[in-house]
Amino acid sequence: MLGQLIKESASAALQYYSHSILIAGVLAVLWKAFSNFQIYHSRPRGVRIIAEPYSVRRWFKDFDFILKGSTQILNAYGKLGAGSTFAIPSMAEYQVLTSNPSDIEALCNGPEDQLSFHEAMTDRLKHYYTIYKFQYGDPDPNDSIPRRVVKVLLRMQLPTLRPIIEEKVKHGFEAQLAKGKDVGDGWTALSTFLLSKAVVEESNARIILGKTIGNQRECVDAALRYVGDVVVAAEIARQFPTFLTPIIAPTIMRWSGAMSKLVKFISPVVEERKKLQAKGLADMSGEHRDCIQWTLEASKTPAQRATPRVVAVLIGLLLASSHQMSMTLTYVLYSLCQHPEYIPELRSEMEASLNADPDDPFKRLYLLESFLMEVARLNPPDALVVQRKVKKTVKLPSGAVIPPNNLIAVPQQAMARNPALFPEPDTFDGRRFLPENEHIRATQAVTKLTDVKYSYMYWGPPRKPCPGRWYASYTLKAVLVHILMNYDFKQENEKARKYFLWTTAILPLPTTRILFRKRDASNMV
Ligand code: HEM
Repeated sequence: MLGQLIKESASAALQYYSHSILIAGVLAVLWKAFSNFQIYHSRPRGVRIIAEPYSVRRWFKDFDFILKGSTQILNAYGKLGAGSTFAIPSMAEYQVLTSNPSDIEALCNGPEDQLSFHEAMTDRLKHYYTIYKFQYGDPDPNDSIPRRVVKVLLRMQLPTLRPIIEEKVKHGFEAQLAKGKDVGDGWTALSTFLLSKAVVEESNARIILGKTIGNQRECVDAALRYVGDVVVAAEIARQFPTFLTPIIAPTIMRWSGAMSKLVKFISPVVEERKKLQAKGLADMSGEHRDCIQWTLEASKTPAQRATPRVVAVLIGLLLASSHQMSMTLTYVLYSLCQHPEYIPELRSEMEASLNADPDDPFKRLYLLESFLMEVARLNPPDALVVQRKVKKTVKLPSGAVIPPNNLIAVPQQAMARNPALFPEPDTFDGRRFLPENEHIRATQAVTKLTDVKYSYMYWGPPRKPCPGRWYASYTLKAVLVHILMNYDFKQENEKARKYFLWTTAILPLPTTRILFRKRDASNMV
């Protein structure tokens, strides 16, 4: 009876909507044909093209790029070799990928009006809809405000903020552990990625939003949910024609309402701080050591200080900090599980560093620094870095001519497999970046996770790299010191898949779990 009713309703709906479905199908085919023509018309010249985008068969192969983009890039790089520049058709443009040193330098140092970081990010993040109407350009054309807040003001305060970061990390970790599944013999199972996200957000929300709201459970949960919403909204919107973005992205963002909640939490605090500043209490950094305060201090013009703009900058910082940090932490935890032989030495190093300088306990963590760099080398959050949208035709030193609307980037995941840069590149070597002798470590600048160079582009272009790398490195160390000194851990299932591919992103699977067990009390800090 019920089955019959469902069948009849379905067939009635199909009849009723058949015209609309037909029209939508025809429009989709026309749009695809038009966009393929555009891609073909703007194809790069003087560069090896890996596959043509305009055959009908290729239309379906677009799904290959969505599901295996980074594998396609690794294969092409493997075939053409290090130092090559090649193009690969993606959904809406050619991606020109270069490991040629001169091309990389030209890409990293190209002007914004020719090789646009802003446009590439707009395509990727749809941030007008996902970061509370944030727009690049006016009133802060060079992104000086977030850069100053994170690179100068936050970095300067890191030693003072350390007790807060450590407290937040500890609290975040213990709260997650309490929610984990008891699997017997003292072990608790937790999703590695969800744990990493929660612990990182606990610290980020407090440091960015301050103690009034950054300590409120509802606000931290909204920040956590918001970051996930952006990833989903932007990735789904990217698969459709751009004219549908204003419908798709806001609909997904409204689903959980996390962004609106954040706006409601942050706006009154920004207003309040502005009032205090207007009363002449200019330097409140002692009382309000957080990114809300520093964003107001770095914002000078009325347009920069407008509350919605300040809120958008802060929400953007929550996004920029949380997504990549939690991915990195996940991959570090997996690497420790796969290479437990490093753990005893890492623990001894942590104890020694803590005892040698309790005020700067992360200073002498040389092995950890090298271990983190090796994890980052082999596990970048995206196959590509320094993604730039071409605005005016560009001729690269290798001779490649790239017309507007294409994307140029560095295939960092593939380049990390270059044996000339990294001997035995496929082998995990936690000591790869470790300076050999104690004297060199004590007297000379050592290789650090936060260093930037053309051969190691985890943080982006050397001239304008990620400004948050000191905070990211500091907080990751705080998390790892807490976990390593207080817990034993191992993967629940060593064969479980750890990540999945989505276009060029390499995303941890939230279903893969780690087991934790408290260490012997005499070994804990
Ligand atoms: C492991 C964690 C992180 C990774 C791997 C990472 C990576 C990057 C990369 C590659 C870029 C440069 C993009 C380009 O020029 O193509 C970038 C930019 C940026 N990052 Fe990070 N980041 C991380 C953490 C953070 C944190 C914690 C913050 C803030 C506290 C932050 C704030 C920013 C900002 C504001 C920019 C844009 C800079 C500009 O406009 O020039 N990042 N990040």
